[in-house]
Amino acid sequence: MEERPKAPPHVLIFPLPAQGHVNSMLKLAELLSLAGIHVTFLNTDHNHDRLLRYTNVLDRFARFPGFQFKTIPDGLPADHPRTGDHFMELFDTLNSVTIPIFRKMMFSGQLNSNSSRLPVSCIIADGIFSFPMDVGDELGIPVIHFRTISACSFWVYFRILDIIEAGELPIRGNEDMDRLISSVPGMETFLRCRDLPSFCRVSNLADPNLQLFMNKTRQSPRASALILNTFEELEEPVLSHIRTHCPQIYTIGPVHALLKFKLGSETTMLHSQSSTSLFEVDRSCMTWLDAQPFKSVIYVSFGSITTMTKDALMEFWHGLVNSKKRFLWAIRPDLVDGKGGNGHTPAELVEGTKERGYMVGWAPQEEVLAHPAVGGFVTHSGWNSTLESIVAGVPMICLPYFADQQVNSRFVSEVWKLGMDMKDVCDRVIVEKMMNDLMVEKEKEFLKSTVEMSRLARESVSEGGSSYSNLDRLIQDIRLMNVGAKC
Ligand SMILES: O=c1ccn([C@@H]2O[C@H](COP(=O)(O)OP(=O)(O)O[C@H]3O[C@H](CO)[C@@H](O)[C@H](O)[C@H]3O)[C@@H](O)[C@H]2O)c(=O)[nH]1
Ligand SMILES: C[C@H]1CC[C@@H]2C(C(=O)O)=CO[C@@H](O)[C@@H]21
Repeated sequence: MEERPKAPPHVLIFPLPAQGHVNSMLKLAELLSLAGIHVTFLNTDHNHDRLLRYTNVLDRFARFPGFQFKTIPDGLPADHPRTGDHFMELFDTLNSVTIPIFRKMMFSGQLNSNSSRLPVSCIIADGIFSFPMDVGDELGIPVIHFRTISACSFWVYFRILDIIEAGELPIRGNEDMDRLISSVPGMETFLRCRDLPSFCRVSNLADPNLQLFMNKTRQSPRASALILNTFEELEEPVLSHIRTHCPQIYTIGPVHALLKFKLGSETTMLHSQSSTSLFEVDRSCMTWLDAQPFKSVIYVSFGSITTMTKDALMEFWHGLVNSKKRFLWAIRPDLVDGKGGNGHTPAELVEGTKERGYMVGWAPQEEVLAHPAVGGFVTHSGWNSTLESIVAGVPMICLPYFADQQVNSRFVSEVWKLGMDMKDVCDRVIVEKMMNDLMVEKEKEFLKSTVEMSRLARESVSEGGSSYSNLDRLIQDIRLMNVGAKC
């Protein structure tokens, strides 16, 4: 009797509901779909509405009959800001609302609505989530962690307990910030207290956020494997330390570049626009960029979660304008957290911006960074932004806000030599000086390292490159997991 061809494996992908996480995990969903794997992408209702509103994502995935979106509540009220200090409130409602619904969803088999789709045979869950592993254990479904941050920040999080046990935390005030930390193997010579994740800046070691990051990261060895959006050539020394705890690692980054490479000539207008944006993209800045000289513009963006006081924003803006450099600033309408300042914008800022600047609420960032007019990037050091800058070969000025960003910015400046770190020193004089250093004084210094790292990044996602091959290995291993789970 002729054997019926077996249906492809079915992977459930569940990101933390934040732009920086949805980005890389949706790109992985597309890569797996291209390989013929069936994918269910679980979005929160809130983010799904925004994704549908601002992208062509449905058109883009329509060609994959095995792909489906499912949604789940995040438990927060619709008008909750989901930014700044408020972001961590999400973890309370994930616990009280989302997790019970997720369990029900998994145990009831609701995800298998289509008879041509096998039951979920593998869960790829955000690496900050541990509950999918509990569900996976109960249902006999392997869970792979996808941690969307850098390997270097993952390793620092992983070692927080060791840092505490060595008596290196808590930090003892401002004068203690430049003390070197010795309990993170591989980073003894450059990691200072100020470079630890922001959640370490507490006097009480029982602080819930510190505990959350520390404990969740320590759960990753429970997963069948760990996916990281990085590439071997960038983070090899750190990766070898992580492998002593999590031996099965797939480095498949930069994922945005890997997807672009895989799509190749298929990259039509359908794909050229960022398809993962939770904000309305204003493309008018591309026309403005077209009119600017080669490498003359500093692009400024602080990602999707950062907030700033009005005073901090004014200080930064003054420095930017005083530098006399051209700039494009993606300034989210909810960037300012409302405290401080008086509504008045000084005339010199209005004038300077009119003369040399352009502002949008949300830019097509990958395209902006690839534009020949862009010569520098002021970034909050979110990991996607850092990777996008590396691929584009654009040097960075880092102004980290929270979490992994403090670690990333130290690596950008001190280890990879791809830019400068402005953490904790952002006044108008420093801003002006750093803009000049980046674009003029140190331009040549950074050119060599940015060109070389960009080459390595592109090589890693090309045929035969490390990330390209690791994706193939991941796909093969997912196929081997296809053993009909109970869900
Ligand atoms: O105007 C803009 C601004 C940003 N982006 C895109 O938005 C993403 C932002 O991602 P990221 O740079 O990682 O920043 P966050 O949105 O802040 O990401 C969160 O998630 C990241 C991945 O876990 C973490 O590294 C960050 O610290 C965390 O804040 C990038 O792909 C950008 O290209 C745009 O398209 N247009
Ligand atoms: C606010 C943070 C919670 C976890 C996420 C994260 C991570 O370490 O995985 C980094 O920054 C933010 O995106 C998230």
